[in-house]
Formats: sequence, structure tokens, C-alpha cells
Amino acid sequence: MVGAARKYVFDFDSTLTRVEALDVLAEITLQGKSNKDEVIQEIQEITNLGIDGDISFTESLERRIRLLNAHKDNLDGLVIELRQKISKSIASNKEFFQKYSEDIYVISCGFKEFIDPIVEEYNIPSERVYANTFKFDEDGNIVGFDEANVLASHNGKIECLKHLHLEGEVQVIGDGYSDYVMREAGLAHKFFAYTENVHRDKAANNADHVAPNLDEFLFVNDLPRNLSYPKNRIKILLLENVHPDAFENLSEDGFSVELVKNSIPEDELIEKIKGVHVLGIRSKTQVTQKVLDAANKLLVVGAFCIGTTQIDLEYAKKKGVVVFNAPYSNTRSVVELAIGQIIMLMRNVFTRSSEIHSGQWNKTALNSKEVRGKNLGIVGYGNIGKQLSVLAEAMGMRVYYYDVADRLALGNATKCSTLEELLSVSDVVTLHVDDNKANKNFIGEREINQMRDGAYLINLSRGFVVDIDALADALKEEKLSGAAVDVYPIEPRSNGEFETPLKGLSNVILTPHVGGSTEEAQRDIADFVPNKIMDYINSGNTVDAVNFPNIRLPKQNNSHRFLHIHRNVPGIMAKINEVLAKYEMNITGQYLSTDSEVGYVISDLDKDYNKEVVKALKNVENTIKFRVLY
Ligand SMILES: NC(=O)C1=CN([C@@H]2O[C@H](COP(=O)(O)OP(=O)(O)OC[C@H]3O[C@@H](n4cnc5c(N)ncnc54)[C@H](O)[C@@H]3O)[C@@H](O)[C@H]2O)C=CC1
Ligand SMILES: O=C(O)CCC(=O)C(=O)O
Repeated sequence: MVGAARKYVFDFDSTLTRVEALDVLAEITLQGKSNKDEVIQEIQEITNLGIDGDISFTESLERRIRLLNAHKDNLDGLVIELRQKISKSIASNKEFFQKYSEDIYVISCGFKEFIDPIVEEYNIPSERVYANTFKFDEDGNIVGFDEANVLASHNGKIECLKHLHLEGEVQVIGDGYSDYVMREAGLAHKFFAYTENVHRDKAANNADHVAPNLDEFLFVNDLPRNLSYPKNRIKILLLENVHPDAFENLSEDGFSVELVKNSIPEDELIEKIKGVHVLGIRSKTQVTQKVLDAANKLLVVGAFCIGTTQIDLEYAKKKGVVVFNAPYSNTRSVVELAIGQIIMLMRNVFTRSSEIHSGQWNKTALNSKEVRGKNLGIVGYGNIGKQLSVLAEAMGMRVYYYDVADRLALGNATKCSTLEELLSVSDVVTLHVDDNKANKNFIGEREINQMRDGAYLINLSRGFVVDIDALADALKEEKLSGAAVDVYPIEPRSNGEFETPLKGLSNVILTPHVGGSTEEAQRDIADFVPNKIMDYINSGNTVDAVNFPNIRLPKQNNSHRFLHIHRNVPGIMAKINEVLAKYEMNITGQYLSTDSEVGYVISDLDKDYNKEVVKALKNVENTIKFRVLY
């Protein structure tokens, strides 16, 4: 860690706090006034003009104080509000302020009356806070400010810093141009543009370093910090148009997120994955061995869907890459579409509709049937199959199901012991088997021939499950009365032209893999998967991972957390603890979970650690990945 000679000069508004204090004061003083919104907007505009140096600071201050119409009594309320609005990463790094208090200064064009009580809690005494002071009249109204204070004048921060005669390297951390000018004037050695709350181009473009939060500032200076690796340095790549909430959730937590609309082919992904820590995909992107080999930083893959066979799960595990999916978020959406398709097929609705679209009136009951009393055959009685079973029974259908696993029958559903049995009794067969590659061509010519003449087939599972040419032949030969297909053996990476042998066939409902594409499902996925990702990145928890031993260990205060992923060979745990003992680390919590291939251990340890221990743990034989969390 760096010696105490360096001095740190912090701005207050929008740096130490998330807000501009005078804006908050305006909210308080203008409460209930009819022109509140206009006045606040005017104050904000004047604030920004002053911060960016477009009007003189003195002018900006005078104009704002006039508009504020504030009283001394309003200041207590302001301090209470500001305490709630400390910048997130400032609040989580209190330790730095406590340890380096003697070297920390606040130079602000705000007011000591509200800055002092806030920074006092961060161990910064009033004598190291340089700011303006208010003028009050005898009734306590704020009527102005001390004009003699250099900070009330344009470029006052330069004068203030000059008078301080600070020794050692001086670093300025602030969001505005008025902070940068101290560096420009040659009084500070470095300027960090602080963008956690507001990104001002003028400050960022002139900065020696842009710090999206205090973690970044502490990281580049190798100072004590809450997170060993700042979140803004964690790169997340989200493909296939995942719901924008996912971007919001992950960006809000501080990660650097890139959103790409479509899926990308293997050769492009091999390039793009370099330096990426988290990859988010849906069903199209293939995460192959080659992609995983190129992924030099990859920690997690989030499948924003149910299916995960597009990812080489075993190889990912071998590389220490954890995979999460959203096992239930779109279940109901698929079920509702299946229900709709059963009715539409049996009533021949799409045929009747197409006729009218082409200018033909054909009122007929021919081949139009109620679903009540008909036999529905569900193949794959998992989450989707079971829910469909319940809804179909509520419509009066008789449900039969077949599953390779032993599944409890819901309601009055009848279990079939073979696929053939199910096919022979069903008026409608609907496929909900999982995306296991062993299910390729599971329904082919032979199986279709085992179906009842005039039956219907629905495939909402995966395209490769059905031999699509055999299905097209059966429809053309009128062995089947209709089909609904949502998934295809080969699907395009992005929206555009598409061809299938089923195109143009009568009573065939074709949809572009939208079984799970409802607003509700996509929003739920965009909440569920990012939460799993954040839980793993921030805490190391792997509960609900699809390819990894599951662990959850509650966060402990005043400890460091080490995550160690290793090949599951005998004696590794002993070796890890041997290293920890050698470096006199006190273990305050430890949890190991293994499967046949890998072991994953989380260790919580006493506060301070020697950096050599990190090297030693990485060097333990059979280590796959090692990460210090905090
Ligand atoms: N069209 C779309 O947009 C969507 C499609 N899906 C597909 O639906 C599938 C099913 O989803 P869930 O019900 O959540 O999965 P699940 O894993 O809960 O259920 C799948 C069931 O299929 C059974 N199964 C697997 N192979 C079988 C076989 N050959 N014969 C009989 N049973 C077999 C399994 O034992 C399991 O009970 C997903 O894997 C995915 O491929 C899921 C969501 C959206
Ligand atoms: O909507 C998607 O991206 C894929 C849906 C799907 O097939 C799944 O969840 O497995």
C-alpha cells in the first residue's frame, strides 16, 4: 500500500454524495409551492452552467441562493437527506477514509454548514473541509454567502489549493470542470473524473483517469478497498436481444455491460469473448470448446432461457466457468401458447383465417372440433408438461403423458409406459422433452405412423426433436390433420428470411421460436439470471448453477473471501488449508462442495492477508480458478 505522503482532494456534491446539495435544499424549501418544478429545473440549469464553467461560479451561486429562499431551519432536514445520499462506493469504502483521514481534504464550492456534518462521519474534520459559508439575516433566512471566501469566486478551488501548500503528490477526485482546473493550474498531479453519479464530458475528457466509482480509484492507487477488483472492470457481454432490464440491473450494480441484438457465430465469438467476464445468451449462441478456450477471463455464462445444451456444460465446468439459466421464467408462456395452438389446430382457425385474408368466405364445420373430451398426449412431463396437463384438464381434455423419468401424475392424467402407447391414444401430441441432444429425431416417420390418423402434432421443445421432412410428408399425405411448430432444426441468428419444408402447408401454425417470448417471461428472466450472476460475482454463491457444485455462504463482516475452484482429486482441501495456515490466516468460515469433476471451496478469512498467500493458492496443484472477492 502507498505511503501517507500523497494527498487526496475530494469534491463534495455529486462526488461524495449522489446529488447536488442545493438541488436537495430546493426540494425542501419549495415543498408544496405551485412553481416548484420550474424553480428546481432553473436551479439545476444554473448549477450545471457553473460546474461546466459556462457562467462564473459567483453568478451561479448568487442566482441559486436567490431562487432557494431557504432558512437556517431547513439545513437540518438537508443533512438528514444527504446522509441517505452518500455515493454507493464511498459508503462501502469507509475504511479508506478512516485510515487515510489525515491525507484527505474536501475542497468544495458547496457550504460547510451541510458538508461538515456529513464528512465528519468519514473521519474528515472540519479543518480539512474548505467550502463556502452562508450569510443569514436576524430571522435566520439565508440571504447570501461570505463573498470574501475564495471558493465563492470563479476558479476559487485553484486559489484555495494554492493557499494550502500541500506537500507530496496531490490527487484531485471530482465530477466537474472546476475540479480539473486544479490539475490544469499545475497544483495537482492527477485528476480523477468521478463519474459514479454524473458523467460530465468536459471533466472526463480532461482527466488523467476516469473513475466510475471509488473502487476504481482505490484499485489504481492500490489503496485499501472493499472490493479487490472494481466492478466496472468486469465486462459483461449480452447477446441475442435479452430484455433491457438485464442491462439495467447489471449496469446499476456497476458492471460494464455491452448489449448485442443478435447471436454471433463461433469464429466471431472466439474474438469477442476475449476479456469478457460474463456472457449472456439465449438459445442460439453456441458456447463451444473453442469459444471457452478463447475466453481468457470468463467466469460465468448466463442462459437467459431454459435450455442449456447450446453450451458445452462439461467443458465449461472443467474451465471453472459457472452456468446459470432461468428454469421457470417462461414456463407459463410456453404452456399458454400450447393451449392456444391445441384449440386453433382443432378448430382449423388458421385455414379459415387465411381464406378470408385471400378474399374467400368459407363458413363450414368440416374438420372443426371442440377440445373437450379429446385425448391430449404430453411427451416430456417436466415443468412445462405438468403445467399444461393441469390447464388442459380444466378445458375438459383427457391427459396422457409419457416421460423417461418417473413423474407423478397430476389431476386425472394417465401415465403411459411407452411412447408408442401415448401416440396411439392421442388426438393431439405435444412435445415438451428437454433439449438433450439424444432426443435428435425422437419423432420420425415411424413414430408419426404410430399416431392416430388425423391427429395433430405440436413441437415447442427443440427443432431437432422432430424429423421435419417426415412431418412435412405426413401433413402432405394427410396422415396428420395439422401441426404447430415453434422450433426448427436450423434457426437463423437474427430476424430476416427463413425457409422450412412446412411452409405453405394447410392447417400448419408456424411461429419463430417465440414460445417463451412474452413480456412477462422476458422481464422475469432479466431479473432472475442477472441476480444469479451478481450473486456469483459478488459473493461466490453458485446455488442453482446447472453445471457446478452448489454453495451459498452468507457474507461475513470484516473478512476476506477467497474462492478456489479445483479438479476434484484427493487431498486438495488439505493443501489449501496448509497454505492458509502457513500464512497464518484465520479461517472464519469455510464451505466445500464437490461433484465427480470439480471442487469449489469458499473460505472467509481474517481481515489482513499477505499477498503472497494469493500466489501460493493459485499454485496449489490442480487449481482451475482462484479469485479474491474482498
Ligand atoms: N419454444 C420455446 O420458446 C421454449 C422451449 N422450451 C423447451 O421446452 C423444453 C422443456 O422445458 P421444461 O419442461 O422446463 O423442461 P424439464 O426439464 O422440466 O422437462 C423435460 C422433461 O422431458 C423429459 N424427457 C427428456 N427426454 C425425454 C424423452 N426422450 N422421452 C420422454 N421424456 C423425456 C425429462 O425427463 C423431463 O421430465 C426445454 O428444454 C426447451 O427445450 C422451453 C422454453 C421455451
Ligand atoms: O426465447 C428464447 O431465447 C429461448 C426459449 C427457449 O427455447 C428456452 O427457454 O429454452
